[in-house]
Amino acid sequence: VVLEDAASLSSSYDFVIVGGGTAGNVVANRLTEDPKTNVLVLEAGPTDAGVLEIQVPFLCTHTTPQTPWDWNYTTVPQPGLEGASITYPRGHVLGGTSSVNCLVYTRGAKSDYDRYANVTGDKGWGWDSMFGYFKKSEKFTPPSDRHNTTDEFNPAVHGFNGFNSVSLPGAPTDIDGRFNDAIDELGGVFTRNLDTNSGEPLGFGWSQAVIDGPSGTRSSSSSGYLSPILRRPNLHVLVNAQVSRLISTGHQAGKGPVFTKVEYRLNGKGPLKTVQATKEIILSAGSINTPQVLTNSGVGNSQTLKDLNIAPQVDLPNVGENLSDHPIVTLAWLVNSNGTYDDFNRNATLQAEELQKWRTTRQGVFVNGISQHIGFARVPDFPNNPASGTDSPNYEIFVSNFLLGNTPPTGNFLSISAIMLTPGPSSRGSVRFNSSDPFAVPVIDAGLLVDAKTDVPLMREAVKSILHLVSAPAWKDYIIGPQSSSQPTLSSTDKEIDAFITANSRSAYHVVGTSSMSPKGDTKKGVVDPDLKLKKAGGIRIVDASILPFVPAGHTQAATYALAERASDLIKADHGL
Ligand SMILES: Cc1cc2nc3c(=O)[nH]c(=O)nc-3n(C[C@H](O)[C@H](O)[C@H](O)COP(=O)(O)OP(=O)(O)OC[C@H]3O[C@@H](n4cnc5c(N)ncnc54)[C@H](O)[C@@H]3O)c2cc1C
Repeated sequence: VVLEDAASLSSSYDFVIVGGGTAGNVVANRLTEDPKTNVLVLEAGPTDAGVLEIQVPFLCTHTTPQTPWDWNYTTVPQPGLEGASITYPRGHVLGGTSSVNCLVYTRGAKSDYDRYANVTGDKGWGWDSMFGYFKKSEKFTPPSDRHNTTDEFNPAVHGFNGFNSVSLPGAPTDIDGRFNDAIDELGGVFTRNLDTNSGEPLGFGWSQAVIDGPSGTRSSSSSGYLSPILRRPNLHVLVNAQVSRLISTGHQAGKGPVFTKVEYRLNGKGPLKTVQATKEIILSAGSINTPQVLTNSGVGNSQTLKDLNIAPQVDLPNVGENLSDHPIVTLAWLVNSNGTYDDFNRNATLQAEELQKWRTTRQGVFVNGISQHIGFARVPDFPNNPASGTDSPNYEIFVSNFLLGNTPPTGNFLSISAIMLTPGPSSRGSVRFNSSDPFAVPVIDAGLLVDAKTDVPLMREAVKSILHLVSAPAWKDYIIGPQSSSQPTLSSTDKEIDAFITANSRSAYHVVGTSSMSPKGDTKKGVVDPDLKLKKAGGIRIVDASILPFVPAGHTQAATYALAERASDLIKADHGL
């Protein structure tokens, strides 16, 4: 059940999961498959029940920033973005960031996962093993409009019996034909790929999104993994419960301190309460808050902890370091059509009508997410290419049938966004803390576009590809001209393109790396072992996107679902479940 107060909680559970987000709810589901195993999930945010902005795919851009479902973070000034401090949303609601993200479903490349296996020394993180977990987590569903999807995806690379629904676009758009024609007209990196989620993403095809086609709704870890199992008597989920720290209650020879208690507060006020985990604490608070809970618990750089007046328990200097993220930049054109989706973002009457259609038929514009077309490309012969392998792209391009960003009062738009997928080695940020208040706001450095030799040059190639894409004959008579006069054109110099990139790039919010895995026995680098157990301590396992040492070449939720599925198997095996 989902509880709003602590009256019916037990004083102890086998497992206490900190964070009912993307990964946390996967683990909650899998561990409670065994009726003898008791699990408590503590989620800082409110329930997602009945929130239309979360349920309706097209309204995904209305879930953040500055909403009750967002932690509403901001970064420190970003040197790579001309010193801008940028909003940095994270889900603060049941389902976590899977309840507020933009629904795009991408897995990345085989070599991204093989690199995880190589750097951790654990083959289980490689593609051959993770492919099974992608399929296990996934329930591929027919699109809302039930159109024939032959030639739009490859069923052989998908799962049909999992908990996280994935689908193809559920309503046609005016640009579908033009986009496909443009790919065929151009050639080069613009080749067709039947399914960019096969582990071989290079090429262009239909976008897949975490949408349950038949009901036309977002599939989050809450709607997918939790809702169907909320009647299990061995599962308690407490919302509005923010964990301050994990408490060690003993020492085990060769292991260091053993953490068995979780301290939290309800509804943003005291008093602090504690609950015990008899088997393990699973820390799934996400890439920003997992380092915060660790720091509050005395796990981190010992000197930094002392400076914050927190008693050091476990010296792990990499807690909160090595943050890796993807920059994104969007170009837009005014178009000669009134079939774009812009009016649904600016006209309240039209929006209400479309919402009513969604409610009654689960059809129409609102069953679609932000993009119906996606593609991935590599930059040939790029010196010291940071991609994980030759099958791995340097950038992604996705196409939106409306202006992605603030909608002006008039005009119809096509926007095309580029995500630079392979940040250079020095593009690493951090999450740090300047207060011993366990609920203080973290100091976040996203480290975007700071690797001079790599990041802007790769993003420049992505922008050139977008300009090339819109130069295809298929767009003739459709595109009127650039939305902004500062936007580069095919005749712009590299310097002009670079200036546009640094002035306009923002985060794609694919934050990983702040509690990275490293090989067993390596206590200098990394925070967890490949089995996701906290190094030099007992009782804590970390299961969320923060454990990935490199950002995959794709959006991060599919990887997070898959890693949480594997983590659940590792936990079960350890406890004989
Ligand atoms: C705006 C936005 C758009 C995105 N779009 C996409 C996309 O289109 N496709 C894609 O693949 N990825 C996307 N992502 C990224 C993706 O959603 C995340 O990488 C992924 O969901 C992270 O999962 P997680 O389990 O690590 O963390 P989360 O899902 O964030 O879960 C952490 C949970 O822990 C809770 N929590 C935190 N601190 C505490 C505490 N102290 N006590 C109790 N609970 C706590 C949080 O409230 C949250 O519910 C997007 C992200 C954002 C922000």
